[in-house]
Amino acid sequence: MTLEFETIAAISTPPGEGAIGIVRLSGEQAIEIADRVYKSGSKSLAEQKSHTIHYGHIENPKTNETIDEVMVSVMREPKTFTREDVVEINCHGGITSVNQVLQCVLQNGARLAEPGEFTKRAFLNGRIDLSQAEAVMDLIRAKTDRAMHVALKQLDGNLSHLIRNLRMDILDTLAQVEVNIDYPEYDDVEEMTSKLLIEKAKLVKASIQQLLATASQGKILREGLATAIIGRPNVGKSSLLNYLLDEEKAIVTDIAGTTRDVIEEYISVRGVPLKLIDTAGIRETEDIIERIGVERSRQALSDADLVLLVFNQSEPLTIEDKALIEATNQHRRIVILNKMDLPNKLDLTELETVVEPESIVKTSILSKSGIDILEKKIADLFFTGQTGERDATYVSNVRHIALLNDAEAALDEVISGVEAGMPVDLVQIDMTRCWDLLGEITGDSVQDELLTQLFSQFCLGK
Ligand SMILES: Nc1nc2c(c(=O)[nH]1)N(C=O)[C@@H](CNc1ccc(C(=O)N[C@@H](CCC(=O)O)C(=O)O)cc1)CN2
Ligand SMILES: Nc1nc2c(ncn2[C@@H]2O[C@H](COP(=O)(O)OP(=O)(O)OP(=O)(O)O)[C@@H](O)[C@H]2O)c(=O)[nH]1
Ligand SMILES: [K+]
Ligand SMILES: [Mg+2]
Repeated sequence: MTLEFETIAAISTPPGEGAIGIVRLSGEQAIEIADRVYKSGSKSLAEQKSHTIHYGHIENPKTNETIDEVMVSVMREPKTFTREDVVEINCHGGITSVNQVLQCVLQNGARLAEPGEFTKRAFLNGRIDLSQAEAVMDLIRAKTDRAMHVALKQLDGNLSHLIRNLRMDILDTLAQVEVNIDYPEYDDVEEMTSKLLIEKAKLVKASIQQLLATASQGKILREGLATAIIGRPNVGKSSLLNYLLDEEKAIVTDIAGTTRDVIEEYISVRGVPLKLIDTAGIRETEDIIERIGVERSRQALSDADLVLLVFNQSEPLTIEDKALIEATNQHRRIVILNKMDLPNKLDLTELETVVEPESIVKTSILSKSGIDILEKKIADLFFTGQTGERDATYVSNVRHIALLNDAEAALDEVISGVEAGMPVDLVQIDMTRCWDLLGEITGDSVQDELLTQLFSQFCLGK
């Protein structure tokens, strides 16, 4: 059984030139509305079987003008993306045809969908829960294979499943508490019940902590480890970016001050998603443009999760190099001694007194050496302290992380309440709050405003 909604329509493919563009309709009248504008030599869409696709034309019924030659899919509820009747009109790509077809269905009874409204219906009609709906958005925005994999797992429902189990556990306990209170069999029922609550609170807390421990990894999987390539001019920063990217993205010349602006690229290094940031060589300069570039480099440095600090080992360490060591002391960093193909002039022993010796990697981008060791160092940094299991459940969504933190705090209240000898019915309130907070992750307990806000972050047509 689906809820009653108006029929909505939107363009579900990205704007711009492409072979095909899709106008999607969903709702009770989707097929009827599509039939008003669809013309073919044979049957109407209403007469076609579900989950079939048909050739024909879209015509404006008022002017009888043909708008496009199309293929139209008919999918009847409930086995559809929204669990409502869905029609997809496959038009010629480009902006004009798709737009005109959309206008035509809007003039014939459909309403323009809001951003995320198709996915919202899938949620409201019970096909997916909230964390799965959020995964749909993550999937669209995923910038790396791993981020996509995490989103797909969440779409599969593995986070939902975990949260549901925790909620069921809590509910069981709450029910037992009720029974104990209503039908005390023993004299020490208050004590027993308190014990039950504190034990369950500790168990659930451990599970929540385990999930939260994946959060920083999850954020990185989602957004990429912000990795700034820092160094004074001409040490080979842009050469390194290009090499890792396997593309001549940044301009490389032997002129100091070549890179003026920050360049960001997403890459995967041994499965670790990086947002790699090439920056302008940092130095004092009179050139206005270069100075702005240097400012941006400093900003990129302060935002970085990881710094690749590059030196030219064919020159002695300069004052500027030392200043950069100082500036990156608080960062997670890898120190790269580049240009190993040239004679060594940099005093390694001196360097090792000011940076962690194990963070040093020797490379020559010119002769393509040492970069595998650099890649391994990056991967090791990321995977330390965790299994790196591809199928682990990660929490990466800030909303989920905040709710898990609140749920953990509620459990702490349960634990300290019991320990302080508070009456069971008061402790029970905190346990119930934890249950509610977890339910907000899956959308089992969630307010309308939040839904509107969440789904409005989606793209149009999704
Ligand atoms: N043409 C087209 N391609 C698309 C989508 C779409 O909406 N249209 N999708 C949009 O994101 C994605 C596919 N996601 C989908 C997810 C669920 C169902 C669906 O019909 N689910 C039903 C029935 C499943 C079944 O037949 O077993 C269900 O779960 O009940 C369809 C698409 C990507 N490709
Ligand atoms: N010999 C040698 N030259 C290199 C190596 N890596 C880069 N270079 C050269 O060093 C020069 C500067 O390289 P870039 O990549 O532009 O240096 P950068 O650090 O981005 O410089 P700015 O953008 O000006 O700050 C170029 O001529 C590169 O070809 C290397 O490993 N060995
Ligand atoms: K340069
Ligand atoms: Mg450069």
